[in-house]
Amino acid sequence: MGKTIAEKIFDAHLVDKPYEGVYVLSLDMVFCHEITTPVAIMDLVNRGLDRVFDPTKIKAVIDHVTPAKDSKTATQHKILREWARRHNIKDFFDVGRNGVCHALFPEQGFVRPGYTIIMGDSHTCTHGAFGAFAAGVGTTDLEVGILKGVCAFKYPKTIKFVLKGKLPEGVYAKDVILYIISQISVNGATDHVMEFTGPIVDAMSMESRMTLSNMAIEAGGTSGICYPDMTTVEYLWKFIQNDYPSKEAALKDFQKWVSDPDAHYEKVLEYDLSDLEPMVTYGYKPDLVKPVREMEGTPIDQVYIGSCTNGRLEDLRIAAQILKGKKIAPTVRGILSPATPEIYFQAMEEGILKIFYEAGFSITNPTCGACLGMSNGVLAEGEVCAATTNRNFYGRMGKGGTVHLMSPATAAASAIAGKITNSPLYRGK
Ligand SMILES: CC(C)[C@H](C(=O)O)[C@@H](O)C(=O)O
Ligand code: SF4
Repeated sequence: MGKTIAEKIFDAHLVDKPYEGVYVLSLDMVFCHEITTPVAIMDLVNRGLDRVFDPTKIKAVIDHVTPAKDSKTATQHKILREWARRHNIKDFFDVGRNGVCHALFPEQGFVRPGYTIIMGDSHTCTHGAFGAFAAGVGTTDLEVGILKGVCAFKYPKTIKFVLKGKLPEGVYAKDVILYIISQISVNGATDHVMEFTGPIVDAMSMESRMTLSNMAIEAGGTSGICYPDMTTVEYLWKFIQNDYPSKEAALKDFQKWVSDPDAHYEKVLEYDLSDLEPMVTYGYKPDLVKPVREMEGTPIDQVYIGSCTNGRLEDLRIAAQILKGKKIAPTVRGILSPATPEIYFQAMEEGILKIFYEAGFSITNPTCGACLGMSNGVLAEGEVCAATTNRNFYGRMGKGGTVHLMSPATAAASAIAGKITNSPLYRGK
């Protein structure tokens, strides 16, 4: 019988099978940020185990609250910074060079097809967009990963999502993943790998695939995996051009990491998305999703464009197309957090930041910030935010605040209208 991509990655990284169904895998990358890694570092230090398995396979960034907003966050930064220095972790992205981990690390070329990656962050599933097995882990697994470069996983069960048809204009990866989560629920993929395939995924950019994979965890998925193809090769080419004689050769190699046609799946779910509409969440769980059309007119106080879900250049370009020459409603605060410095500078070069600024947006440095209600745009009690992020839990962006998740196009259009509305780029059925 054939194998799924996740099974192939597991087989290729197997170090030990201590119990039935449990695989200890070697890790290609351990990613770190300043919220969860300092806890692991301090524990390792206290246990006399202050070592790292391989400093070239550890990448670290300060991204959640940056620059530090108080003594507590400054201390978290300090612990991570000093650890990176003492272990010679060269790829440490400090204040001024930092961006949101799940946007920054792929942009730096640290994610490759067939890789195993862990991080103490639930949206690590994002990196599956490259055909990698990437999973968020807790402190203990992170410590073992840092020390020994291995991690134990259950053998992966996979649900295959076949996305057929062609997305209508003005409908994006974010609408697709919100729709999928609404269909399968927040537990629909618990303990499963979500494999995204079909013509809709084939047609997506790497940025859109990252948006898709990013929200796998919101359906309980361990990882959200897309097959590597020429789009993956093109994205990575500047990092791999010395390793392969041609793009075709790279593609041939990457396609080791594609599922076999006769692989076993727990479930295969097919969706024809040719008529999909822009989607938005209501309530406080990411599976509570409706077409924007049914939520038109919902009042908002703030619009947030950013995060590891939708803070990439593609997202900023789409929003800028809608905001160009317009002003956001006077009752709304607009906040843009480009996800990385590279995105920030490219957006500046292209005149995108000027468009946002002239429309009335406040532009922050690259950071998670408002996404998890820690800085740079926290909501007040009772306020409502239209956001391109991935979580709409009650109080997520500030105590007593409500979040509606949507695409950057819907967020930009809603900023202008001062209430939830469909974007002019979507022309209906
Ligand atoms: C801070 C971190 C542990 C957390 C996560 O794991 O997801 C954060 O990134 C989030 O999105 O809430
Ligand atoms: S942008 Fe938001 S969801 Fe993504 S890692 Fe940061 S806090 Fe978590």
